[in-house]
Amino acid sequence: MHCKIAIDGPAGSGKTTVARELAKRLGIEYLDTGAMYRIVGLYLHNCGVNPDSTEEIEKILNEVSIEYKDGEYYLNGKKIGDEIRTAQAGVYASQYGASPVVRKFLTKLQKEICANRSIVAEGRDIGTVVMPDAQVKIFLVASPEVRAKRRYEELKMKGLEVSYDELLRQIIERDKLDSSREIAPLVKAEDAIEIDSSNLSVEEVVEKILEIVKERCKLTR
Ligand SMILES: Nc1ncnc2c1ncn2[C@@H]1O[C@H](COP(=O)(O)OP(=O)(O)OP(=O)(O)O)[C@@H](O)[C@H]1O
Ligand SMILES: Nc1ccn([C@@H]2O[C@H](COP(=O)(O)O)[C@@H](O)[C@H]2O)c(=O)n1
Repeated sequence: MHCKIAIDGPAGSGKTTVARELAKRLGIEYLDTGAMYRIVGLYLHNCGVNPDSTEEIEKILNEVSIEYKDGEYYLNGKKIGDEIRTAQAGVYASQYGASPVVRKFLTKLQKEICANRSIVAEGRDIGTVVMPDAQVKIFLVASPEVRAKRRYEELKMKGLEVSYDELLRQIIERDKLDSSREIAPLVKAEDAIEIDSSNLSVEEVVEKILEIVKERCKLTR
């Protein structure tokens, strides 16, 4: 039986870090759905598409192909790099991620990637929309201040000029956009287990989830 693990939560709560480590230790696939929204959000923004125009978005997405191969993403055959990892790309992802057309396009692709395999998928609507049948659903949270500080440290390490206050404002803005949108809002799935990582190390979060996985997926690793 395949083991399906869904990790949802707000920006900067540690989903990507934890999901990657879990997938590595369990020897299963990993999917960062946020990267897909960042790719589409940045592309639509660069095409000058109005986030509220279904028609304009549909027209562009009809000509777009997104592939996911060996942990890498390709847009129209071109490999995606760190250009999607900026704070601004996260804002575009949120803006266009509220479009029903964008969500339909990406959810279909995400379901195809997650089908017929054990996988750890992370995002905002994995446990509610993409993999509602996941055996393990984690809702990973942390205080906005802790998340902003983590993001600040991360971007500084990458040599980017960033302001903590601006990052905190963007995180609060993204939280609001993600949890208040009509379609597939960021909400804790009824059967999800909430973990607050504000005062936990990455290792402590991973260990907590591994215990749940071993119980529910009967995996030995
Ligand atoms: N428990 C933790 N303790 C300390 N730092 C952490 C913890 N979890 C994650 N981090 C760090 O916080 C930063 C953000 O983590 P990560 O990118 O995994 O969050 P995320 O939830 O995937 O964010 P987003 O939704 O914006 O992609 C990274 O630099 C990561 O190393
Ligand atoms: N399943 C998802 C994943 C992401 N989003 C939107 O993309 C933004 C960026 O996601 P990160 O995890 O890379 O920060 C996020 O703020 C959401 O607006 C989504 O809607 N659904």
